[in-house]
Amino acid sequence: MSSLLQVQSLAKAFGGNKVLEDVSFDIAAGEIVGLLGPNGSGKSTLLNTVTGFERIDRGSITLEGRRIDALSAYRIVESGLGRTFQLPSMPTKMSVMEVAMAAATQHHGFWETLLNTVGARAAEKAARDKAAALLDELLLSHVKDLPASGLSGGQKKLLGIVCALMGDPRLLMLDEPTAGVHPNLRNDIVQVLRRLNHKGMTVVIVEHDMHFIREVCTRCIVLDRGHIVASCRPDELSSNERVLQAYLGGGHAPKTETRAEVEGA
Ligand SMILES: Nc1ncnc2c1ncn2[C@@H]1O[C@H](COP(=O)(O)OP(=O)(O)OP(=O)(O)O)[C@@H](O)[C@H]1O
Repeated sequence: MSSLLQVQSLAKAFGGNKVLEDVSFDIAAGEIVGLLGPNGSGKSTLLNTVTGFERIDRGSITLEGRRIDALSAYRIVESGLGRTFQLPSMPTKMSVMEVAMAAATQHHGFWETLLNTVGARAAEKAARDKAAALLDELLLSHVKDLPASGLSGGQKKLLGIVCALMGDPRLLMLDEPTAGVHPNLRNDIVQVLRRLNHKGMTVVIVEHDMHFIREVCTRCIVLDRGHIVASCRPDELSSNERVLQAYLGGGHAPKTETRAEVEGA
């Protein structure tokens, strides 16, 4: 498999807090990779730097052979990298369909939109058709006309994935897609991600839920205090001393991550 994303010697500090130090890894096209680590190990910061929401201090980030670490978040989306957020908040006045359509990346100019030209109407129809197809694929078509702010936590996460997919990414990065999600919807998210990956989407998932990782991912990258300490299959986590040490030895482990959960993976 060819390399889609390459991160080399990445470093990021906030003031004197060195959050990421010399982080290097590759994501191959077609992979579905879990990014794990105890609370505060730097997972969200890594996701934020790769997607252009934070600037790196050192190192390089390359997507499909092109440096993206100096690009804006918008340009990175244009380059083919979509993301979701840990706590998606939705506007109160917009319907689910409108939120999805607003994430479309093909737009017309101000005057064409104002004058409602043929081109502007065609672009709107294309965005509506694309949003409808994605809402259907991500099991949200039955709520498409409801206010997005009224969705459950899991449905908001699914809508976040729809919005990311509106940009036709080749790489999708998800920040804790199952946190606070009802078990039924969690299983829906498992199925959706498997299906997307089966169709060729490369996915990186920041996640604490080891069972979810085991169900969905083919490989895990484990961060501990800003360093990568393991890159292995989910079933190898429990026998990896550095992973156990990261979760159990550093005093950073969240209460939910017991030895049983790590070993269960
Ligand atoms: N914008 C910021 N400004 C200052 N410090 C930050 C910022 N973002 C993150 N940090 C710090 O970076 C460290 C790593 O945080 P980060 O959120 O990346 O960890 P995480 O592994 O995603 O944690 P969690 O699993 O709890 O979400 C923490 O010490 C945090 O306080």
